[in-house]
Amino acid sequence: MSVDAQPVSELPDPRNFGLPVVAEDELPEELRTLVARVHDLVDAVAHTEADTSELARASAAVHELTERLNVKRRDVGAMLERPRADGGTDYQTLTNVVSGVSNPAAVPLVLEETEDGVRSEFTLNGTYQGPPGLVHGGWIAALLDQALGSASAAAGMVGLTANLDVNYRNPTPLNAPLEITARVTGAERRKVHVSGEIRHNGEVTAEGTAIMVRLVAPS
Ligand SMILES: CCCCCCCCCC(=O)SCCNC(=O)CCNC(=O)[C@H](O)C(C)(C)COP(=O)(O)OP(=O)(O)OC[C@H]1O[C@@H](n2cnc3c(N)ncnc32)[C@H](O)[C@@H]1OP(=O)(O)O
Repeated sequence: MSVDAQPVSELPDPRNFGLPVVAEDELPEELRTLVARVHDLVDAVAHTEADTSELARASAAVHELTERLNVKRRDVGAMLERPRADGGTDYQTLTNVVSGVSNPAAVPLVLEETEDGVRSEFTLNGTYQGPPGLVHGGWIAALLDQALGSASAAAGMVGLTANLDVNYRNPTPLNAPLEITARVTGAERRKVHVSGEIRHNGEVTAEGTAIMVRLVAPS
């Protein structure tokens, strides 16, 4: 197995791909608070049994808020730029549906680098339901995809998923602590092989492998 990786500190700059970049310290705390509150709002809407007049009032208030917020919108594809502990720079898609800090639909999955890859602990509320009381299989695949892609990026190889293979070993519960781990297992030319798992109480509920194909910045 050969590994042909870029040093993490030399990850491709999104500006070279024509993407807008937002520095982490430019992201207002008020936006983070709004995102967290709307995340809870989605769960509340999904499960509310409030009476019809309450529903009508809430609907009007949300409609008004949506119009106010839409007055000024960010471009699609905006990337969040944050400094890394090793002196390099990390980039994340701001509105990534799994981990984006400005996306109320995101878990959000906050992955930390480990000795051999990435890891996160998280809990999914009822918004992510598939079968009763369980996490939707598509979201399980999305979580693994994100962790596998991040493991590749953390190893200095930012890429797109070319192939993702998921095995659902046990039901993944909602509203319960979960752990996700992922790592690079090999690399050749632009292909990066990655594997990862989701666990509940130490038991694997789902595992995935993927081939990421490294991005090459336009010259
Ligand atoms: C900011 C950092 C954060 C990172 C986290 C991100 C996590 C989220 C990850 C995603 O959700 S990515 C979104 C879902 N994926 C896509 O939308 C990708 C769509 N597919 C493509 O854009 C292209 O097919 C792709 C870039 C993957 C490959 O096209 P290329 O033209 O650049 O590559 P090429 O066809 O030259 O193949 C390069 C190598 O990859 C191999 N390859 C390509 N597609 C493959 C495939 N499907 N399965 C296996 N191998 C594949 C191909 O055989 C070859 O291997 P060799 O070097 O051994 O010859």
